[in-house]
Amino acid sequence: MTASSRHRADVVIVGAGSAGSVLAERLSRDPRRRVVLLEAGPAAPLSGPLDTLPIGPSSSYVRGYTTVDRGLSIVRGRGLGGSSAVNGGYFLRWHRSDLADLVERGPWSAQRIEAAYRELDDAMSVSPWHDDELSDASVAFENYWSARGDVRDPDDPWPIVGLNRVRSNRRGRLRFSAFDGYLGAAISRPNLTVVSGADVERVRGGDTAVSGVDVVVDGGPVRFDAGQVIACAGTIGTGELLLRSGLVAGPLKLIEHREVLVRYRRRHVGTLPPTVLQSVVHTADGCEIRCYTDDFARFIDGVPGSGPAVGVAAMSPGVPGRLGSAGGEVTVDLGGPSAQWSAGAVDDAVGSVVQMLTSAEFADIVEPDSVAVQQDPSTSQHACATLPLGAATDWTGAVDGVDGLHVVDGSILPCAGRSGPHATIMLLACLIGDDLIG
Ligand SMILES: Cc1cc2nc3c(=O)[nH]c(=O)nc-3n(C[C@H](O)[C@H](O)[C@H](O)COP(=O)(O)OP(=O)(O)OC[C@H]3O[C@@H](n4cnc5c(N)ncnc54)[C@H](O)[C@@H]3O)c2cc1C
Repeated sequence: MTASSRHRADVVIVGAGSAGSVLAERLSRDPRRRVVLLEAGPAAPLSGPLDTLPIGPSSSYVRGYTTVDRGLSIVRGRGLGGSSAVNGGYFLRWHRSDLADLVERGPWSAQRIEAAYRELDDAMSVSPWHDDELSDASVAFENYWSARGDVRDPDDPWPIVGLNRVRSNRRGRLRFSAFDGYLGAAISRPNLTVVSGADVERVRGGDTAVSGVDVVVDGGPVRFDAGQVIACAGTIGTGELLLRSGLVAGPLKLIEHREVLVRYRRRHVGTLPPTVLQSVVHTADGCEIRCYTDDFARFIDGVPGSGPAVGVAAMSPGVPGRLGSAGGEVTVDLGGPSAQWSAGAVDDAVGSVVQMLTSAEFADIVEPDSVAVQQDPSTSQHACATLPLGAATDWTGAVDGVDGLHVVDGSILPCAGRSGPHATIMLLACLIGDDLIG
């Protein structure tokens, strides 16, 4: 690809992450459709053990952003597989109740949703963590909560209010990304061109239709003409691109799962657990209690130690924030304490975590008097729902009033969900991909 060159495709997909990998595979099944997939990150797919989160300061597989919250920065995956190649490998479905509105208003029956989640379980190699793989903290956490509430059978794929063993996309203890599950199988198709190191600067077109994209590849400008552009650049990347292109008006509302960390010191440092998170509790008022298996510093290179923690995340309805732009730069505001704080849901869950960490179940793990609640809420790295399905877009992610422009990624989640977003972003990519090729 030479500088200033110009190319044609039927469809241009921006971003080879969780959703873009699915869309590229689906849309290139028909050999007559010329699909170009443009990815800003490196060409070599990332693999490796789940006990390493490749998101430290020197990783070339993430892009960092600062937020308006002083001192709070966020990262997003960058490369083939996008955030699915660097995330925590937690792959829980949304609760059925999170999907009820989608089933009622949207084109997909509960059976189609179930079938698409089942496809993902196979394609993404999803399985629960097994008893003999649990860390000491996860065992204590499960012992504590199973004596106090409902417990989901780990093989049941639908989460419950109560104790949920995490289901994970993995091969043994290795990561299994959307590249592994989808894009890798399609990448050698002659009608699919994947260009890495390709930073899409602008979606071209007038106010009412797109005509392609302007990209920088290897420092030089390249232009792709196409009647259909699908933005799969992730919530932040897509928002940034469409705001810069003048195709949506900012600021956009977003939803984040802000999280309060309850830290403690360990009596003994044990062997490195196989992953960061194996077990969670979902509360009746929409919080997720996360038993992190150890200090994040043990999983992320270049991050200073801050001690192990249990997190309480405000999942549903989540915390409203904003995505905008100022001086050509994207601005991210993850929002502050919200309705779930004023209703007491977060403080109640934090109180129950403090009680748990001082219980008999944790006596061999937690150093006495070391439990401390971190004051400033942290982030789950889940910002989503800037262009919700059925509101800002139609049910194929088509943006109102701009012919040929679709958005399929975390931006279109219709709400925040009681579980993490990964499985459900991929679910929407499967369903919309089927509808687009159907
Ligand atoms: C560190 C971390 C841990 C997480 N852990 C979990 C978890 O365990 N479970 C869970 O449910 N969720 C988790 N998440 C969230 C989840 O992984 C993401 O919400 C999901 O992967 C997002 O998918 P996506 O398709 O919207 O975007 P992404 O997968 O982020 O893909 C976007 C892609 O677009 C590319 N891109 C962006 N802008 C451009 C541009 N202008 N030109 C070209 N390419 C561009 C990016 O490089 C990237 O590859 C985590 C997220 C992070 C960052």
